[in-house]
Amino acid sequence: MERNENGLLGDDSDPNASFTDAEGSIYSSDIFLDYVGEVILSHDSDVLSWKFVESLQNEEDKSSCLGMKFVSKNETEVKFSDIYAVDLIGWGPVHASAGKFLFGQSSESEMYRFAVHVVLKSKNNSSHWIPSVYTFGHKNLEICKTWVTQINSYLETEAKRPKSLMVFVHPKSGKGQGRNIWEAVAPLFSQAKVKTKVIVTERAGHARDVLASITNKELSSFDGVVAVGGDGFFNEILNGLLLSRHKAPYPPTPGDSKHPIESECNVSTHSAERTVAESRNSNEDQSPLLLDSEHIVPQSPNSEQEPSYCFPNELFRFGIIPAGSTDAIVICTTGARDPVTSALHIVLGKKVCLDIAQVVRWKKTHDSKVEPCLRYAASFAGYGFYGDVITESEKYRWMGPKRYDYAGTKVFLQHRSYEAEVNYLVADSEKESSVSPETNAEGGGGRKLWCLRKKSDRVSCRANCTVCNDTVIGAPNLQGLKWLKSKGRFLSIGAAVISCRNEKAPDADLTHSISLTRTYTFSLQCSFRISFSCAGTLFSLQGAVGPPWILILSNIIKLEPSHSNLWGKRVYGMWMVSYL
Ligand SMILES: Nc1ncnc2c1ncn2[C@@H]1O[C@H](COP(=O)(O)OP(=O)(O)OP(=O)(O)O)[C@@H](O)[C@H]1O
Repeated sequence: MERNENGLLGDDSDPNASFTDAEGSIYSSDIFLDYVGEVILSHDSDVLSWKFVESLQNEEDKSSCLGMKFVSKNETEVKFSDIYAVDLIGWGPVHASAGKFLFGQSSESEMYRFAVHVVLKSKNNSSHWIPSVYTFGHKNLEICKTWVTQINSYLETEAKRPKSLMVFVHPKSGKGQGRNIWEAVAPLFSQAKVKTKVIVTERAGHARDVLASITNKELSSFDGVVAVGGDGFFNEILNGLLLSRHKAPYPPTPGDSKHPIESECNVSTHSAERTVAESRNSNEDQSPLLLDSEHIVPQSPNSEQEPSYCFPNELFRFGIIPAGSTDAIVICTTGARDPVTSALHIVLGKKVCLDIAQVVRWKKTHDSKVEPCLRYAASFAGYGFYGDVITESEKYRWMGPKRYDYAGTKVFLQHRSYEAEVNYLVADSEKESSVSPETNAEGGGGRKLWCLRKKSDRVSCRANCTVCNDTVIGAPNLQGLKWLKSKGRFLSIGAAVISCRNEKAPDADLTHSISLTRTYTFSLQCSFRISFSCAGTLFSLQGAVGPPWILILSNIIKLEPSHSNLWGKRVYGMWMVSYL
């Protein structure tokens, strides 16, 4: 079969024909697209495209020859990277577009069909993804099968897509919809032929315990772990995986901060395994979410039972499907608080680099044999007001997400403050505009929130922003940076690794920032907005009562100072000693 220059197909063509061009691309005539009409379907290595064919018998246009099929100038295509599944769906009706006929006589006709499942971006909000399906039909089953095989072979070359995932579902997350949310998105995974091992959690710490005890061999059979829940649940999963596997240098001890930053590079790496910490009896960790949990503390490399395991490996992914109360991590990474959007991101193998904060509660004294207690946080770590809000809000979990409003107001009215010393490294780009907190807070504008930047100077961090998309991996050059210090009484101290944007704080922009709210800095609005946005992520910090503890932002995948922020400074690292 041949086409002429205008793309016209001869009427004498074999109605069931398909042919291959010089590049191996298939073209099929007499393929029908449901609710559209006849199309010519073709593909190259990136896209599946079709052109509409309209029978001139039904057209007013007399300029073409009778019996010839006109190829419209409208062309539609879908990228293979946006196709998440293709299925043969057997014999059934295919419909003409409104007011048109198939084969010149009927508004629908029966034929074999195959469905191409694609992701479309919402017209109103491009972050919002919608699953959509194009149903194609042909009288010849073999042609349908050939197309399914051809499209599937392209999808298989998308190597970054997961094939097998471990899914943890928190049934009581947020408004208690965790299980329903998973059931709503699970068909997307089965359509995309992604195998899932689903575990519905029965208690706090369940997911963490499973991940801490699973062998590395078993873990390697999965391409990733998905949390169906809120930010706190995601952090629990992150900790379950990383605490026993991630080999990261310790942050500097409090004493090290007096020295130049080079000392940070000399710290030795460690490995870790799960043990009951010596400190358990001393009641150090009073995390309300993990009351019965065991501490997980670093151990010497020799204590590892299994061979050294490099984690995370290149392809392993953490996924999150929002079901929680705030879902700041999802909003920051996909731009939408939508379980379907998240599920589609996961099945298509989309990725975004995420920095992780390493939170270390240091040993009590330099001579102590007790190793530091580690936690990891993906979005925010807070102390003072934030910790109090999360502790208080746990008593009112039955209220659902509203508990944060109630607990936040209650804690705010208590107006507690904490004496602390915060040491931090200021990112290069901040140096020129940085003002010492000591100078600014205690000087002329005592009521001013220090570090507040002009709106015009701020670069917003939103989903797919250029800084987050930058895939440069590696630690920044910290040579020559000096620790700065701020000491005094604080209402709250927070450190953010992502912007923590959420529905209550849609303009929050806290990436790599610290925020110190002084007792005499009356910043009601800021305190509230920050704390509510990130409250679910603070479980690892509830034990900040007692011994000194240290918090450092450390890179697992990428550490990049980025984005201006409203409330604080951008920092490479920080540690804090509390005096309680
Ligand atoms: N089956 C369960 N029952 C009770 N608690 C659970 C269960 N499964 C997990 N958890 C704990 O609940 C905590 C909070 O979960 P999650 O973050 O999903 O909910 P949320 O607090 O409503 O949401 P957000 O964190 O977005 O505010 C987790 O840290 C986890 O330890």
